[in-house]
Amino acid sequence: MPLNGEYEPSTAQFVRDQVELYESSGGTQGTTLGVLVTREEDEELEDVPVVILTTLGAKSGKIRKSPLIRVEHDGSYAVVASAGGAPKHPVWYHNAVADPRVELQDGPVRRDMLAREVTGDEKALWWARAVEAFPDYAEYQKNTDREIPVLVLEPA
Ligand SMILES: C[C@H](OP(=O)(O)OC[C@@H](O)[C@@H](O)[C@@H](O)Cn1c2nc(=O)[nH]c(=O)c-2cc2ccc(O)cc21)C(=O)N[C@@H](CCC(=O)N[C@@H](CCC(=O)O)C(=O)O)C(=O)O
Repeated sequence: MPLNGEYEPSTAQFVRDQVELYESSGGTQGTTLGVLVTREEDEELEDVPVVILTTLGAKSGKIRKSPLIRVEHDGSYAVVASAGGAPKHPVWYHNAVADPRVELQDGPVRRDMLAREVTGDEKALWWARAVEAFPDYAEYQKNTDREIPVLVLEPA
């Protein structure tokens, strides 16, 4: 059941813009993040696939949308609350923990999903998949004492 409520765009302009382009193009544009990626000492510009996570604001009840790196395996996804290695968890993480009913748009397909935080071996498995998709996650974790949480999203 899609989430309903009033959409409140992110306070970050680049995030608002990416969500706007992704959605207005039906998931055909704005679906990547151009980054310099280092793999086995090779550094090259990659267009890393991005998904849009929709959560319910834990306080406002408003609809919140966050572009995140696409980490998918067998129809399940992981979203990594890296926030660039910032000392605090991103707010969308708290929203998804408070209410696990989320939506995920992957390209043109939007699905209702349920989010759950993973730990231990399951987290290690998804963390490896995430770092494969976006090696910077490993750097972020090295540069912060905060343990970066991983949520797995499964079809509702
Ligand atoms: C800036 C802040 O955003 P945030 O939820 O902390 O998320 C920060 C970032 O993680 C978020 O911008 C991501 O989209 C950044 N980001 C990634 N962030 C990641 O953490 N991981 C990624 O893999 C990732 C990839 C990515 C790719 C492309 C791109 O453009 C951005 C990407 C924000 O929007 N704050 C709102 C509040 C949002 C909110 O949900 N408020 C709650 C209240 C929260 C509370 O106060 O408890 C509510 O409405 O109830 C505000 O300041 O008004």
